Parts: sequence; structure tokens; C-alpha cells
Amino acid sequence: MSESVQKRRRIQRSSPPPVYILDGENDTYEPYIPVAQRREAKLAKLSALSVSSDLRAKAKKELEELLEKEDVQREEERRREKARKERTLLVEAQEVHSRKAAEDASKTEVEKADEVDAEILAAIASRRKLASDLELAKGIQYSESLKSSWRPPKHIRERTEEQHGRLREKYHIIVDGENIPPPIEHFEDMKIPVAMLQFLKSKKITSPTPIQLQGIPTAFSGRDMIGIAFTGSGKTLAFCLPLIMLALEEEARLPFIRGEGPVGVVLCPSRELATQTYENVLSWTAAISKDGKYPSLNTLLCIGGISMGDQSHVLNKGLHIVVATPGRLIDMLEKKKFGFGNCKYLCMDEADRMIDLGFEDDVRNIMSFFKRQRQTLLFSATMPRKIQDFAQQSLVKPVLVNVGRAGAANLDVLQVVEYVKQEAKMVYLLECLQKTAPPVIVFSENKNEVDDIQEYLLLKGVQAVAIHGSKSQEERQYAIKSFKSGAKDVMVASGVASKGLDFNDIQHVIIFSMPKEIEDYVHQIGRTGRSGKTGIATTFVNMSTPEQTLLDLKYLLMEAGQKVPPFLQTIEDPRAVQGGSLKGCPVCGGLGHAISNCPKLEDAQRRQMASHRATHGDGGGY
Ligand SMILES: Nc1ncnc2c1ncn2[C@@H]1O[C@H](COP(=O)(O)OP(=O)(O)OP(=O)(O)O)[C@@H](O)[C@H]1O
Repeated sequence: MSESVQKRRRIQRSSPPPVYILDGENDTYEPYIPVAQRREAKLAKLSALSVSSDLRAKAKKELEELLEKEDVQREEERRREKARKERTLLVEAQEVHSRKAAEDASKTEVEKADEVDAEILAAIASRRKLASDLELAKGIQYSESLKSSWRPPKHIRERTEEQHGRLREKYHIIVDGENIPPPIEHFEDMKIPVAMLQFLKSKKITSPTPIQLQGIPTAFSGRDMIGIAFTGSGKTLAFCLPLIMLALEEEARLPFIRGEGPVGVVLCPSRELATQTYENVLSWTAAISKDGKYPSLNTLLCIGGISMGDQSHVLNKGLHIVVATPGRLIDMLEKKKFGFGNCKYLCMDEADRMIDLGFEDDVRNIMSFFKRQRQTLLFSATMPRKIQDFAQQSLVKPVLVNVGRAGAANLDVLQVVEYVKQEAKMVYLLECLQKTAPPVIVFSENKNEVDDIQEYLLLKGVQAVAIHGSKSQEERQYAIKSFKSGAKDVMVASGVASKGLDFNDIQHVIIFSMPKEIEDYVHQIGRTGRSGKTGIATTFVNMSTPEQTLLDLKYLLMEAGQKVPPFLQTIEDPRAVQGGSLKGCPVCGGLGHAISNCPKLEDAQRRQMASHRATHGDGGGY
């Protein structure tokens, strides 16, 4: 053996035994020596002693017994230690569990309900931001609002913040956001074309409504905004006029040629609403360009159920404004009939519906066609808090303009709620129609019921038309046209089909079947009492109306200072009985229930499940 190997062995032998440190607690660990090894060591010691072989055999036996006993003891100890550790964990878990159970038991029902509500709200809040997929993927975030060349006139710029505040107070306008543009009380001060001012005057529109007075300067300044105001308060002008001005400016800078544009798009949740907005834009742009001082603008109506070929004359020129429903718009964009390369303005009417679960993905899809930052505006009469919060994260330095509580009823509508048995409704409807002169709208939640009511009214000699989602586009257009022109006295409609529609001077709205969601009720009664006029809404309720809906209705009537009928007065709010808070539902804005009982959430979940089934080939569809 070489010297170096011997040296290495000497070093190895003389190395100290390994020291094990367990969890930093036990630095005196005694390594375990197996029984056989210990027995051999002891026997070696024994045989070194000079004793008789009998004695040695006896001692050996005793030793073995002793060692085995020791070993059993060690094993026992190890098992006990292991069990102790395991028990500790188990006991700890049990203790945590029973502590939580005890805590839960000490919580009141109200506290527990609040916790559930907070959890639901947190789950909703984690929705994906409303931005294009590209922006989300690249993490693009705009930090500044778009620049605009518009400035308020000098005398308004010179006013103090306090003066602006007083004006807002006067018109019950609540605002939120950074550097909010000033409210402007006169159209003349908004620097809009004289021809437009004259046109508005001819329509008896002489001074801006509160949402216009704050909303138009905000949008003119290039700011993203959320505009909330009562039904019939003139929101359409508030979001269309800024787009028209932007288009005029762009056209004046460099006239649009075929394939260019649009400058902006207005998205609506229904074809009827889109058509109405389109017609408004057409009349406003025509009025502006009439005297030849301003260029004429091209507007495209992009909705399902119509032939786009009929509008080829618009597509053959530069395009300024598109008014659309999401489905057809996506279709046109995908087919590259036009693009959003230069599109700077995106407005959503009835925005709470648009960015709610039904259309949310469509909206994101539409956003992905924008090639640069856009000005985004969301308008609605109802805007539950969760939608406001969600929208706010998706906008750039948004300004919130709120006239009255979001979801509150228009105070110009006299609301009458009547208890009518199911079987008595038709007959009572005839009686109700005598209350006022026409035009009257009758709402029902159910398409078959809409048809039944129309048939019944026709039988009784009432000139009635009907509109609902299963009617063809021609039938829908005919119904709206003949009702608008006054040829028909009554329109029977399903809630969705007629949302946001602006009919002239509706005298009376009759809600034949109360919608489950109080927001729908607010929109339905809002077909009357528009542009400062008063109207009546009569609503039939009975045993089949869910108690929670009745409670939402009761609170809404109380809020609007309307008469609460005795049968509604007797309905107790379970939250009040338990001493809980009575804040409105952040999802639908209903005042009579908490988020955990929200009918809108149930509907949304149902829709999600239906669309899930549809995408997974499970039949159904939404
Ligand atoms: N400043 C104004 N003064 C008087 N009337 C106005 C004014 N602005 C708009 N109007 C009229 O008020 C009516 C309702 O306007 P619009 O349809 O824009 O209401 P809206 O707020 O969008 O309602 P909804 O929430 O039901 O859709 C229209 O007929 C419109 O011409």
C-alpha cells in the first residue's frame, strides 16, 4: 500500500463522527446503532475477559436479552414520539376548526351574510379588465387622456372650482375624477356649430339637460367618462355630439376617402336602439352640413337583420361614424369591410348591459380591432356599483358624471302599483287603457304573453302592434314605425326589445308582468316622462311576483316619493328584521336585497352555463 493511501486512511479513521443537526434544535444527536452491531461489540468485549465458557454463555444470553429489551424500548419511544407529533398536527387542525366554528357561532346571521356578500363581490371584481387582448397581452396601459383641441370659452375657464361646484349642485350633478372639465349651462358656450344650435331650437331643445351640461364638456375635452342619468334625460345627444364634432374636425383636417374611417363608433345592445341612435346622428349631421359651412359626414348603421348592401354608398366613401350592435360589427370588422385603424372614439349606450356578462367578450373582441388609444364613454340610466368599479379600471383617468342615484326612477313618472290576479289581468288591462289617451306601451316579460296581449287587444278593437326578440326584423321595424307615426295606439313589447327607445310623448306605460330585475322596471317606466314631460306607469303585481322583487319595488317607490300601496307596505325586509344593513345591491342596484340574493347574478350564471353548454357542443345556446 502506498504511503499516500495509508495517510488518507489514517485521516479518514481519525475524522470525527458526523454531527447531525435536526431542525436546529437537537445538536446532540446520537446515531442509531443496529442491535447486531451492538451485540457484536459487547460480545467482543466479553470474550476479551478471561471467564469460564458457562459464565460467558450466561452473560451472553443476559446481554442479548438486555439489548433486545433496550431495542424494544427504543422502538416504543420512537413510535410514541411519532404519534405525539402526528397528534399535535391533528389536534391543531381540530382546534383551528373548532375555533372557527365557535367564531362562526358567535357571528350574527347579518355578519355571516355580509361575509358571503363580500366574497361574491370579490369574485366578481376579479374579472378580466376591459381592454383588447393585444393590450392585455402586451400589458399596454395608457396613463393620459387623449388630447383635444376644444377649450371652454374664456369666461368659463375663469370661473373658480367653487363656482363649478355650485352649478353642479344646482343641477344635482355628482362628479368624480381628476381635473374635471367645467359644467356649461348654455349650448352657445359649448362652441357647437350655429346650424346645430338652430336645429336643436327647432326641436325645442334650448338648454342642455344636467347630463349634457356636464357630459358634453367632459367628452369634448377628450376624457373617458361614465355617464349615468335618468331615462329620457338626453344621454344620446351627450355622447353623439362629441363624436360628430370629432369627425368634423378630422374631415376638415384631411377629407376621408374610400376605405378610410370611421372616427368613432357607438355600440348599442339592441338593433332598435342602434337604429334610433343612427337616425338621430343622421338628422344632426344633416343639420350641421346644411348651410355648407361644415362638411357632410357619412354614418353607417351596422346591425343584424338588415342587408349591408343597401348601405354600399356609405362604404364607397370615407366613413366617419358607425352605429352598431356588437355581433354585426364584429362580423364586418372580421370581413375587413372597414377597420378601426383610425378609430378614436368608442361609446357604449346602455353600457351596463353591454359590459355585463352577455356582451363582455364581444366588447373585448371589438376593442382588439383598435390600433391605438381611444376615448371610451359608457352611458346608462342604471349602472350598478360593480359595473362602475369594473369599468373604471378599464378607462383612462375617467370622469364619472352622475345625475341622481344610478338605477333610480325618473321622478317625472307617476308610478302606480296595483295588485291584479293573474286571471284578471287581461280584462283589467282594457280598463287601464282608459286612464290616458294614446300612445301607450304595454310590457310583458314573456314573448308568448306579448302575442296573447296583442291578439286580445286586436279582438277588442284596439289598434295594437307587438315587438319582441322572435319577430323578424321587418315586423319589428313595422311595429316601431307605425307606433311612432301614431298609426297604432298601443305597442305591446318585451322588455329587452324596446329598451332605450325614445317614442314621442308616451302617456302611459303598463307593466303587465313585473320584471324580476328592478333595473328593467326602471328602464320600462322610463319610456314615459321623457324630456321634461310627465307620464304614468301602472304595474300589475300578484302572488306570482317574487317577494324580493316587490321589496325592490317598495324601496324604489319610497325613494321616488311615490305612494306605496298597503300590500307593499306589509312586506318586511328580512335584513331589517335581522338588524342588517339596508344598502342597495352592488350588482343590480336593487334596494330591497343583498348581492347574495340578486336575481341578476342568477340570470348571469344561467347564461354563462348556457353559453358553456353551447361552446361545448352540449346543445342549448344563448
Ligand atoms: N336638452 C334637451 N332639452 C329637451 N329635450 C331634450 C334635450 N336633449 C334631448 N332631449 C329629448 O329628450 C328625449 C330623450 O332623449 P334620449 O333618448 O337621449 O334619452 P336617454 O337619456 O338616452 O334615455 P334612455 O335612458 O331611456 O335611453 C329625446 O326625444 C330628445 O330629443
